[in-house]
Amino acid sequence: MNNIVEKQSYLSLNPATEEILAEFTMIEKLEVEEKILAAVEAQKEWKKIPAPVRGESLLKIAGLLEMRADEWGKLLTTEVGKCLRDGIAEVHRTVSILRFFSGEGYRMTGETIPSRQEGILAYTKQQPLGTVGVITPWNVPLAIPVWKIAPAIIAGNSVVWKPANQSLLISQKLVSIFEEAGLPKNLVSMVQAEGPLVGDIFAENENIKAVTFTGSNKTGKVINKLLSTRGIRFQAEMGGKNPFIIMEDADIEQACKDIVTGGLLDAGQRCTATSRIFVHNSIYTTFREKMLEVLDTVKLGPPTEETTIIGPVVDKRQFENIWSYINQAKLEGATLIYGGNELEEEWAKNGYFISPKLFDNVTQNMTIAKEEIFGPVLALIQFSDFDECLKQANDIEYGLSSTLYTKDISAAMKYVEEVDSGLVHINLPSTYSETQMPFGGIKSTGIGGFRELGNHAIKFYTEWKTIYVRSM
Ligand SMILES: NC(=O)C1=CN([C@@H]2O[C@H](COP(=O)(O)OP(=O)(O)OC[C@H]3O[C@@H](n4cnc5c(N)ncnc54)[C@H](OP(=O)(O)O)[C@@H]3O)[C@@H](O)[C@H]2O)C=CC1
Ligand SMILES: O=C(O)CCC(=O)C(=O)O
Repeated sequence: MNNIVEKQSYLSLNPATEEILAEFTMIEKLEVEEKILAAVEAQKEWKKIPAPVRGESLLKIAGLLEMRADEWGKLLTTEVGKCLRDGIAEVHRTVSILRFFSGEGYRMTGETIPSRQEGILAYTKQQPLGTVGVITPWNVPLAIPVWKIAPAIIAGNSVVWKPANQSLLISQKLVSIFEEAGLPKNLVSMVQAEGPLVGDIFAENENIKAVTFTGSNKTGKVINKLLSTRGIRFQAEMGGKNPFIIMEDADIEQACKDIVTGGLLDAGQRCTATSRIFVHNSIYTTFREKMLEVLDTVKLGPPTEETTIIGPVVDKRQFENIWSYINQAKLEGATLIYGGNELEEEWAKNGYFISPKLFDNVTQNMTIAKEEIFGPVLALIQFSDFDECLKQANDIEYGLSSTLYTKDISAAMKYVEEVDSGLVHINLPSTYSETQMPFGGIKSTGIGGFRELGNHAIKFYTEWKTIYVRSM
């Protein structure tokens, strides 16, 4: 079923069953502008509250969310098809993000720098930007918005938030918990409106001082161009086509398990998902057999069942898009060695389920090796020379995450130096990330040069002031 029913209306469907969950009416330009004005007003008082005290509100939200992790996890399952276990894990991850950023209120430090003149105090301090536009995707619909909103508000900003249409239920719930925890009304103002409309408004409305975005490359580039006329700060976190390199001395069994974690959880709908698997030719056959064995243990099924590892993809458009990549891979000569065509089980009848696919004989020039698929599709590429492999791994427009499996420290150090990616993993899945560490990509994965998460995140949301004081 298509989600868009008429111009201003959006149907929320359970991707596992096509059951209608809600119908949303989209708001128009005037209402978006009113929400921006309300957020501007809310920020005027909020910025006066000392940052450590602002942090207490985040702690409160974290506590409320933690108590309701199971209920919220279920909603993630129903609305975007995340497996229950992964939905609950995302809620707990969000709690830890909130706790981390609540502490950042105590760490919004400046510097005191010695003056060359007697009697002059020279120091710096960070100040909020004002009102910030936040645009988020559906694939990590709780943690990503929170890792943008929490640093924005701890730094003293207000937020106008445009969530993806596919995750409006969870987004509404997030806004309601902000209010329940006592955040001032309109400090985080959600706009339930079409993406392109919001992009245009953020670009022209002078009250929006910066925009942060996670989503597709295509949309990120459009927004970047729109904002360039006002030249405001823009941070974009976009696609990945993440390489996973397996050296001849690698622990093959661990590598196979971590390919499942990095490439297939959330049905591969992660910008950090493993998608290109480079395997040394001396272990290729052994690896392939093990990988097929491991894939046999990966249960595709209703996301509500505890043993399910892969649930549905988010909607019909995503389903069709992934299938077009699978068909294109076959046409271009890749060999499908795992995953059939149709699912005949009763539970799969109305859902957007795609079984995991493993392609062999993939070459660098094939579409499947170049474009982000955002689905449970893995591509195998053989290599014999590590330098050549690194060259191929880097020969891509994206640069988000990468992984190397080896016990050889020299190979590992060379890879750390030479791989073109913002996140670098050795013997860990490509999706591995911790809240207190910076997150972000290079090349066309990222725009703006800012990092998210960790204490780096605050930098995007603040302006530096340099202050000279003479005592009289
Ligand atoms: N890097 C990542 O984390 C993600 C990557 N993707 C990639 O993108 C593909 C398509 O997914 P899709 O959901 O369309 O991704 P988009 O990038 O189009 O959507 C992400 C967010 O941007 C909004 N948006 C869309 N157009 C504009 C605009 N002109 N100005 C401002 N905001 C806008 C969307 O709103 P609305 O819901 O109204 O369209 C949504 O909130 C996926 O298959 C995947 O490859 C998708 C999601 C996340
Ligand atoms: O969840 C993460 O750690 C990364 C976010 C992600 O996968 C995405 O933006 O698609």
